[in-house]
Amino acid sequence: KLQQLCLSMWEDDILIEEAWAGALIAVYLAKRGFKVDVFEARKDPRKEVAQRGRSVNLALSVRGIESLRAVGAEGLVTALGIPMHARMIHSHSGNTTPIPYGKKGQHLLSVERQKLNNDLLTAKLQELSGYKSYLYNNMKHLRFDFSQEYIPHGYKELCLAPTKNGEFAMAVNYLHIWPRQTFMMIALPNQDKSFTCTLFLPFDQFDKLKTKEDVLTFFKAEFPDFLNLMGEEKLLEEFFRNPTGPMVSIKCKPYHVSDKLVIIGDAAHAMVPFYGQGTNCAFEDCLVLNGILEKHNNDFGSALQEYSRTRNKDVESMCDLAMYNYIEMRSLVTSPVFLMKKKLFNFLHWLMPKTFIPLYTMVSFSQIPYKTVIDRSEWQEKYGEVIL
Ligand SMILES: Cc1cnn(-c2ccc(OCc3ccccc3)c(C(=O)O)c2)c1-c1ccc(Cl)c(F)c1
Repeated sequence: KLQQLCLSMWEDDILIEEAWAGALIAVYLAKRGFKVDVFEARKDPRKEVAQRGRSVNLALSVRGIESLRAVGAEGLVTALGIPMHARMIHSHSGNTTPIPYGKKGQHLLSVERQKLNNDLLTAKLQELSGYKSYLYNNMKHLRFDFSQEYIPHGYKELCLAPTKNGEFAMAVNYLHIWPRQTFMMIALPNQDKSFTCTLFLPFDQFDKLKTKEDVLTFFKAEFPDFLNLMGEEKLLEEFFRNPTGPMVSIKCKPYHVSDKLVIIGDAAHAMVPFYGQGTNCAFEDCLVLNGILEKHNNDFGSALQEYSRTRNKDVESMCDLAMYNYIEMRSLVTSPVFLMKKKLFNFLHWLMPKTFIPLYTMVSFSQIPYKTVIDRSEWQEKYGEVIL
């Protein structure tokens, strides 16, 4: 987990091994006047030809957007991102119900990872040297806590292509959700008018979908509207071509080694994707680290110590919340329950905007530290349960 991004202060140079947050922290540190070299183990992503149908996208929310805005990179996001003003809930029978995310301006942005990453890469990329050994050698001498948990669900991405006349196959400015209790599917729009759809299903159920017949029977029963949009042939092609990926939650601490090295973003944490906060949290790591460097006047020794201590509690809270949401979604969520809960919470927020803020709103449309969101939502959830 340490191979994705680490930042080390080497003499007066800053070396960054790239990942999503790596490109962003490079911009932050260059703006602080450091000479920054960005290293990447893989080939330069900007030279890779984007494979059609493999556009992995993410839902940027306020935390990610504000972290980009703070370095003046927010413009590229608004250029690249497609606003999602509401979730669109797809019921079993194929009825769709939009539920707004909140007031005007409170929307998510569907952004294609690779485009965002390429645009963020500002420093030169060099082949990775023996840098990782420095990392492993240092980390193992620390009292370094590490834990990981794989969940029984896997995920598979399916590309829903534009229609024959080149239009989006579904309503565009929505986060499409098909909640089906023990499994669910989502779809986010892309600039090329396709949707990247992600099916979340237990591995033991994926294992049963061996033949074309199995897959068609499953989608006819569970996602008939989606099957009609996708077409049987395209669905089968995508389903058997695209890999089924695992999902893991990873926590570790501390994030730093003296004033020499710190890990941020996906190198320091991984969370299950059931809140759409992984990249938002990684980008917010950059904003938080930059603020602490400012406070400590670039003294990396004291700054990294404070960063490890303060950021870890917020990151671990978000890891826990994402796992909680996975369990909650898996257990009780069908479209009627989802609709009722979301409409009720939107009403309570309208009625008491200062005292009742839905958990999802606090996570996605505020920069309240994640731990504070959890602490505050505990009493709310009880309150909400009382009403429910
Ligand atoms: C990629 C991304 C960005 N945000 N979200 C997200 C997460 C949770 C949400 O609510 C809690 C809830 C949703 C569904 C059922 C019960 C509770 C909402 C919402 O309120 O719209 C939106 C996702 C996402 C990621 C994976 C799945 Cl499976 C999913 F459904 C949505």
